Amino acid sequence: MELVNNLDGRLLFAVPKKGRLYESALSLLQGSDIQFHRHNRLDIALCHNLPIALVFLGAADIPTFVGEGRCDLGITGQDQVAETRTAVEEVLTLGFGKCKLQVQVPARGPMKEPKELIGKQVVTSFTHLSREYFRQLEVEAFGAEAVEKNGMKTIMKYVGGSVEAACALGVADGIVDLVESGETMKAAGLAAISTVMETQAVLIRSKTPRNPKLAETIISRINGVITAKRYVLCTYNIPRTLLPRVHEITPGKRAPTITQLEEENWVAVSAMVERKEIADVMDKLEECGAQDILVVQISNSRAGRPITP
Ligand SMILES: Nc1ncnc2c1ncn2[C@@H]1O[C@H](COP(=O)(O)OP(=O)(O)OP(=O)(O)O)[C@@H](O)[C@H]1O
Ligand SMILES: O=P(O)(O)OC[C@H]1O[C@H](OP(=O)(O)OP(=O)(O)O)[C@H](O)[C@@H]1O
Ligand SMILES: [Mg+2]
Repeated sequence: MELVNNLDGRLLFAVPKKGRLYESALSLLQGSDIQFHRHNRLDIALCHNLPIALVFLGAADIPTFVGEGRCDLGITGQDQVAETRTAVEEVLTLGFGKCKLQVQVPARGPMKEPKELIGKQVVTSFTHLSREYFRQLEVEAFGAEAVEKNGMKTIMKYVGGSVEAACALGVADGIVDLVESGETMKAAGLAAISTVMETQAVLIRSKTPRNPKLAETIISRINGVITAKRYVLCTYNIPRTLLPRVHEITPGKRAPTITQLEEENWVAVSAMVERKEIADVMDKLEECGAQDILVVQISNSRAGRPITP
């Protein structure tokens, strides 16, 4: 009760309370210096150093809370935003929680294409997205008019979790569920036959945030943290004459920084490079004649405000 009275004027930030997005979401908050203490079992935590309250909710409920303006910012999956069909702004993709929403059928069964599930029973936690997907298949098979007139033939059934068990239990002919490594699908004897959508975690904002300036600051901080995770700083020395060749290898985010060395005709280059490409970039730089190639971790970053002419 006391906590709820303390929410006045605070920016409300919805964060997954458990599950696949929880750890990475907390690490983003930590990187953004959003300090809080979550009391045992309480789903609201006040920040010590900012006028923010964190609201811990199920990932599936976060788009609704933000869409209705009850929370100002939220972290959830793009799949949940699409499923909820609520009006929120997806302000930043966060680079974690990457997976695919896929149509799956028994691996040993005869079905090879999703249209073979038309008229059958499909179990999913994503009934809206699945219905839209199968409606499209039915329109392709029977024409829009027939689907409009007779209604859909494919039956969607909602379950909240452990969707993969549905086929084995005889509740479903096929399912629509998330796949990352494919381990769960394989263990359940299922195979994917098509992809409904690809998804990752996103930062969402209400269309009417209580404190737009603070919301903007938090978005900028989170953007800085994810950019720092995504990039490393690569520095090396190279004869000035070779600059045009290496420019293509390390164009940087905006442009590389070139510094004249004390040694004549030599320059030092530093440029941001996507972490996942760095080994390949170093090979290419070495081949071109770059020397003393160093890779430096970026612990935080800020892109800066757009320059208005
Ligand atoms: N295996 C996965 N790999 C990557 N991201 C995933 C995976 N499963 C789910 N996600 C992402 O995380 C979001 C929340 O799913 P999650 O399973 O964590 O929620 P939950 O079902 O409410 O929690 P729990 O599974 O603990 O009951 C999904 O909407 C999706 O965006
Ligand atoms: O391809 P994989 O790497 O195996 O991941 C996919 C599984 O992860 C999620 O389930 P979760 O573990 O959250 O359990 P749940 O079904 O109870 O939500 C999802 O619903 C799949 O079942
Ligand atoms: Mg889950």
